Amino acid sequence: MTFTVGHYLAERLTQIGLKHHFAVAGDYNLVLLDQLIEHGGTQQIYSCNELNCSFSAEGYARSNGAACAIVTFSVGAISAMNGIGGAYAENLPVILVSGAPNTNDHGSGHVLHHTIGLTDYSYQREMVRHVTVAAEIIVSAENAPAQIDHVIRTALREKKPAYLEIACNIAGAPCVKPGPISTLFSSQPVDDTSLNAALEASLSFLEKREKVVILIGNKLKSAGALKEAVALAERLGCAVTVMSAAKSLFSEAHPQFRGVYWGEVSSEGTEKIVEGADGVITLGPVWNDYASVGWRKLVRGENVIEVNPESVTVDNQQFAGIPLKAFVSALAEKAPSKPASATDAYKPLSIAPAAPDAKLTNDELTRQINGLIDGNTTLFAETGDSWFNATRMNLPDGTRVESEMQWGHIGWSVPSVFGSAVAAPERRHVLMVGDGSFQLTAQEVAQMIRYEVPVIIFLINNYGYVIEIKIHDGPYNYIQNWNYAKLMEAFNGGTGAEDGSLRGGQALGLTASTGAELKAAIKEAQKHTRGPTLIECRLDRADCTKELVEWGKQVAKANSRKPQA
Ligand SMILES: C/C(NCc1cnc(C)nc1N)=C(/S)[C@H](O)COP(=O)(O)OP(=O)(O)O
Ligand SMILES: [Mg+2]
Repeated sequence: MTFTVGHYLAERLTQIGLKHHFAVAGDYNLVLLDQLIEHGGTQQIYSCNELNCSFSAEGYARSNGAACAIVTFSVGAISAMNGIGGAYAENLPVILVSGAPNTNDHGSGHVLHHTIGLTDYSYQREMVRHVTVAAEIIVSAENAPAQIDHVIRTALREKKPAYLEIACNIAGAPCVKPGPISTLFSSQPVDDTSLNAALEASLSFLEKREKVVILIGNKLKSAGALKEAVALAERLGCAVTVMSAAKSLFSEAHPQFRGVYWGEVSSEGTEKIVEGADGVITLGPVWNDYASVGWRKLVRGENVIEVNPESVTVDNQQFAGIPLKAFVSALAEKAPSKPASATDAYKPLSIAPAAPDAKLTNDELTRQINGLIDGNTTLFAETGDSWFNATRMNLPDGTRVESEMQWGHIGWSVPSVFGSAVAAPERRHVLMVGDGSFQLTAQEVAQMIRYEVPVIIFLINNYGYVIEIKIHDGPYNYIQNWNYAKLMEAFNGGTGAEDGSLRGGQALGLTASTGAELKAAIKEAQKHTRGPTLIECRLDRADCTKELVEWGKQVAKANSRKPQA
């Protein structure tokens, strides 16, 4: 077999630990797709469209560490850019690969199909540059290895997406084989002088503090420092809280865990713990308008040691060139060792079971899902009241929660949970998604059927965009209702095999309008393993968390700030 440019890419993807890649066929990428199939190192998984393809890759990266999506030029890649923007916002190394025009067309004055009708095809790379950390156009086999290595190396180092465009007549061109993978793993250098200065400043900060609290943000995960955060917490013996986007990054079974901090909509008691501390160490925080409840609840300033992916800020001084992981492990060694002194209590969620035949409520729904999840569950929470329901749950040790609180693209969760389940089939995947969000990417349930991925989908039907209704209501927040459970029959068409037989799994579609119906549906879902189960949970539109109502008010205020004079 001649080793080709496509084989080089396939070999590198396999070497960095991918077992799958996601793809949508198009005439600019068919030869490239053949090369990956021929190489065989990663299984080719197909998506219904390129938006879902990029989100499935994003979900794969959440569980596997990195991912790859392969699409066709322009009509495919521009759709995929939305999911790549999400991967950028959520710090996930996804490699977007686009098939591209034949090299003989460049500069030929040819107008090509799928393009915007101009003879300059470079617009795609210009667009994607804004949502990637590296972007290369491959038009020769000689340069391909260095370009592919540069794109993968940068994505892995920065934990951000990157882009490769491969001309359709180059994908199958003969190419050298890659060397050892070690050249692709370049870690961030540590500036020792800056690290020691930051440690000194932090130790003197801690000496002057009575009551220290740790607040964890979601960039702790992309910094790969979860264990180091536990070591620091146990050294300091202090209370540990998490931001909502970091839910599950610190075990809630740990004796020092003290809830989710989210301003007024924190876990009960947690707001007082964080705001009552005289010193807070924030690890990988993301302070956006939603996380700060409309720019009002930011934990920053003179009583804070803010530890970001490459810098530490303490006592009004910023120390650069320090990877978060290096700082946290060094501070865990040098900080004064105190026995666990976290006393203040926070009040974990407790919801009394509803009467079995009473109309299903959001509380009863949350209580039963909380009862379903265990240490082997990855729970996806879509943008919507699902954020608040997941945030208030009590997580068993080992449960993982995935949300997309920075990008917040509704519908992200359906393809993303599929991608995560492909990456980690040994974990139980559970999805909470609202009716509005589901309508954007519903067709990806068909891939869960095709690949027999047993996701349990709680389709929370509150008949509209309730988050938006709470922020600012209008006719635009009301949507056509679907018969969501019945929709599963439409997807159960079977996978046309070469011999004409219909293979693949089956989706189960169930509805629940009372607690008893929900309980029975969950039991059935747990037994159904040959594909997804969608349980349409019917709620009153007015039935949402009190946290959403409070938060929505504050976000609406922030959105309506008058222009500065
Ligand atoms: C329309 C929109 N956001 C605006 C929006 C619009 N388009 C995209 C791609 N992403 C977005 N976040 C949002 S959060 C809806 O309330 C979601 O509705 P649903 O899934 O039904 O959840 P809730 O009812 O719990 O709010
Ligand atoms: Mg809704």
